[in-house]
Amino acid sequence: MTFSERLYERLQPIWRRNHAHPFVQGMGDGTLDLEKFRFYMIQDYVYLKDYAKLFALGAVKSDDLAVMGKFAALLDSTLNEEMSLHRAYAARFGITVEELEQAKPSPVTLAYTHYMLHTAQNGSLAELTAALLPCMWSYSEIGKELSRLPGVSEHSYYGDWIKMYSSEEFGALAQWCIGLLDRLAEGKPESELIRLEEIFLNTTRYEYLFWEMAYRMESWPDE
Ligand SMILES: Cc1ncc(C[n+]2csc(CCO)c2C)c(N)n1
Repeated sequence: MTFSERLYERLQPIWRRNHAHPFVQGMGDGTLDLEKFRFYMIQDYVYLKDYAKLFALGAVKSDDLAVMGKFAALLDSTLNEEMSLHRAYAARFGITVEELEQAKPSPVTLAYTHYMLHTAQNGSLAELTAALLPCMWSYSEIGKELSRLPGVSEHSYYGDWIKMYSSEEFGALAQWCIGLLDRLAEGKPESELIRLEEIFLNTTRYEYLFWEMAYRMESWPDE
């Protein structure tokens, strides 16, 4: 069994909870309140800015040219393609570029991104990869699952979001990251695998908390 298969199997109950979250299900059946999605889009923009830095750190932490090149390409596509798609998508919901640029992280966004950045800065390349994988893997799985619902991609608000994350391209990206983690985990002692599993578990939990934060539109107590 590969390390990613072990993670997938052990974390099934948490993955199921992520998929079953009312925010995710609401996108699938089109009933999600637009205000909640607006809140999500803004926080996700803040999240992506920090997430991109993980790719830069991935290139720094790697010695393998092919891996360095892939992280560099991901940094470029996140900053110069995905974030502009995000701005265009946000505009459909009446969110301006200024609103996106000036947004501050909510408590959960801050905790999630700082946990990943802390792990990436202080840990090994394997630890960095374990931290960033649930983001890619769970979105690709959720995208694929939602895209199987009848008529979902025609949904005027959430259809394109689902199409994007269920695309072959995102699936291939998740697969690349899974393969990288499996290669890095190979031959590692059980104590290190347990550490990687813990990091993977924590960012999987943060994915849940991110849906929950968006669903409840949770901000700081004084806002
Ligand atoms: C909270 C949150 N988690 C995961 C993603 C998905 N995602 C973010 S970056 C990336 C890979 C390439 O840019 C993917 C799949 C998201 N948007 N927001």
